[in-house]
Amino acid sequence: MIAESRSYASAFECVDPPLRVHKVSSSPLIIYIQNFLTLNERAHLQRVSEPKFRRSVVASHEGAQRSDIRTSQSTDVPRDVVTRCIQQRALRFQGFDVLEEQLEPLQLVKYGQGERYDFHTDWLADPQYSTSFNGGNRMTSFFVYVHVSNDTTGGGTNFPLVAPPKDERWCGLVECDQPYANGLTFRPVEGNAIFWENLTPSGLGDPRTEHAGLPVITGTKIGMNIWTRQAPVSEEVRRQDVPLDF
Ligand SMILES: O=C(O)CCC(=O)C(=O)O
Ligand SMILES: [Fe+2]
Repeated sequence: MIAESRSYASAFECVDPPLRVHKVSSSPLIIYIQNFLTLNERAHLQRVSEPKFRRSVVASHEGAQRSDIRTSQSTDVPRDVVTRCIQQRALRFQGFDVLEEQLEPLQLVKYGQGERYDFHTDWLADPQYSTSFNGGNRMTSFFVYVHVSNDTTGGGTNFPLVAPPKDERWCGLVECDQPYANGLTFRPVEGNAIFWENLTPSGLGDPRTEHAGLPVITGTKIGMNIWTRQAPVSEEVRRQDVPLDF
């Protein structure tokens, strides 16, 4: 077993898949990324996380709590050579000025039938969650579709305050047949990612980035959050690397 994981570790090569990127919105900045994760990376993320999923929590005045607005299961993903590779990709995507230390641990979120994450912003309005210990506020978000079962219906990611793009080439990736007033809904497409900036240039939370993980009607969806803070996150939050283990 040990020998096997060692050979996997030495065989693992961190290579970017050929990303295809499309701008969705300039303000707030939203970019759609096709092929953000390889098949092996998707399998690895699920394998290391499967035994660790727990009911998701949301930030509240009384600390992190379970809530009816977020009924999924989630877990942090330990930092190993594979997750590090994904994190480096997320950093390069943001240019060369963002430091590795600004990344929160990767977070996986799993939704079964009927589960959802109601409207929220990823930037944190309560200052107790954006202290310098936490690296300030969440500057950017990637939401990546890690697994979408063949029978999945529902489970899109909706931005009610953003206008959907018009060209019909988007229709495989976003909902084209919903009322315009409902804003923009991304379809869950495995391997693809949505990237956006949470803060305005002055560093305040941008209310237009409000979004929801719509209820999964049938099937299962697993997503991943990659959150970048404004400044380095304390070691206590980031924790140590772990050896490749599965
Ligand atoms: O499930 C989704 O589509 C979005 C999830 C989300 O916004 C979050 O976990 O912060
Ligand atoms: Fe979110």
